[in-house]
Amino acid sequence: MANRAQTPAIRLSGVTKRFGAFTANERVDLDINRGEIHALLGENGAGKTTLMRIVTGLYQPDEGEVQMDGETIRFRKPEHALRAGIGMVHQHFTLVPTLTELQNLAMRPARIPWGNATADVRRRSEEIAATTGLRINPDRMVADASIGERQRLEIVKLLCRGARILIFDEPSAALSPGEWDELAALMRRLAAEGHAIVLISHKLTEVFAVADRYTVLRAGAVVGTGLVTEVTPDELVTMMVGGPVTERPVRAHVNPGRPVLTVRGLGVARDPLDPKSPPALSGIDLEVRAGEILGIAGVAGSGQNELVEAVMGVRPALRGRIELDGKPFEDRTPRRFYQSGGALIPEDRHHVAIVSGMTLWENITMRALRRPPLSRRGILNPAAARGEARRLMAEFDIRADTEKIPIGRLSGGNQQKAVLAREFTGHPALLIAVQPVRGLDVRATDFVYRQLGEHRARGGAILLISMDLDEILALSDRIAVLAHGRIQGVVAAEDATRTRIGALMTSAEEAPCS
Ligand SMILES: Nc1ncnc2c1ncn2[C@@H]1O[C@H](COP(=O)(O)OP(=O)(O)OP(=O)(O)O)[C@@H](O)[C@H]1O
Repeated sequence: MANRAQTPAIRLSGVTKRFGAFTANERVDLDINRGEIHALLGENGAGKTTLMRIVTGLYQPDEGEVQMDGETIRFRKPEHALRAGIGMVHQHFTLVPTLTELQNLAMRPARIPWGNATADVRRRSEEIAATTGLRINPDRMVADASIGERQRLEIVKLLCRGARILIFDEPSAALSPGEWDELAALMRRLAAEGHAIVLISHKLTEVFAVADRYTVLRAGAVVGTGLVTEVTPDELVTMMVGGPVTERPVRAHVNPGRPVLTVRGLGVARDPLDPKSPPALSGIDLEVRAGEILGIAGVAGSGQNELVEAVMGVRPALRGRIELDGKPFEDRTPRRFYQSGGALIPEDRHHVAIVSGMTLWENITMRALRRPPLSRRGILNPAAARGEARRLMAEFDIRADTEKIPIGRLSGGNQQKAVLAREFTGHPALLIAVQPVRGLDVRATDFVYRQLGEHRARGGAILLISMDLDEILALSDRIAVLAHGRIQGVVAAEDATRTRIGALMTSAEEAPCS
């Protein structure tokens, strides 16, 4: 814990930030001390990211000031903040997938005082591995790393550049329980070494597991701050949403119907362009029936992405058979997948699910745009599409002043709700949901879980892929455990426990896909 008498690493005083008529942060006072993990909490759109973007120089405050070690600072660019030792681990990463991990580390913004020889970076990353246990895989292409592995690389990148104040924006979103434990231990070690850590998270269990202090934002303003040991989860939720949140509904019993997705003997190469590369998936057999949620449990990088890509036709299969709704699904393409009644809530929202420069209404109605009633004889009726978007905004509680806003300007949680609104439209026969509540606050998480439950009750088949074992256990009717590219076992919900699933996740042999 920090020495309270010391000057805070970061002090925000009366910080206000407006976007046009909208106030995203209102007179925020906040101290972040060296040696502490400070949880920044609030609903989707409460202003957490905006506030941290001010600290990291991405935005300028309209009023108020930011101090670092007692000195007023005004960073005009993120590089300035990084040079001063402030780094942010973003929800979406800033890595270049076509370069190796080491090459990514060696890339640097101008004027960071840090030797640019690759050998220096390699040595520095080895030092970081020795002190923090954070190991990278220097010669691997980032494109081949899982989201969890990319996150580790982001952290190493910031540490390589001398960051002393680290802001983690929902760091656990893609991590398995084991990886989260490692990250939590890392955060503690970094805090113990004198780093100041900000943790933006919607998961209160994590906050209680690692944080020393909390600050809650609601509608841009601070509504509570204090020691984590002096508050309860219910009190935090009440501060965040302004009232209690309803309990998640208990799983209703549904009798599964016809098989909607059948996968038999699926084998996929790691490198889609090289069939001789080691297998990413081997001998996969799966069945998802109407009215059932099949959960795929596994640590990040076990073959989840390859499975989704093979089913959707983004990645060729070396062998095996896939059927959709009882019919062979050959010559697979994403378009055919959608036309055959498939839908996808992808893990990587920024690269796959949304088109940032397009408006909210265009993003929400994208799947329905070419069909009546939004289009007639191929001609789009924009008024009808905007009306439909407004209806979905209300139904999915997407908070934006207007449907005409570019979707990239919405908070992460509101973007995710827009993706869900689009993908649930038209009641797809098969919904593939990958980490569907990533970045969502408690209330929105509740909403999505209910939507998934209702979709199942209406006879929809859901393939749920998540690194969050609690989520898999809470929602799935059956759980298939994926490790090293193979299904290690399928367990019915009533027989599934954390220990049993965890054992299947880790008991697998490394070969052949690691
Ligand atoms: N560049 C921008 N232009 C207009 N409005 C913006 C911009 N950036 C953020 N906002 C708005 O400011 C509000 C706060 O967004 P912010 O991303 O800070 O929320 P958050 O608390 O981080 O939410 P989440 O948990 O969903 O990530 C949102 O309503 C968002 O739409």
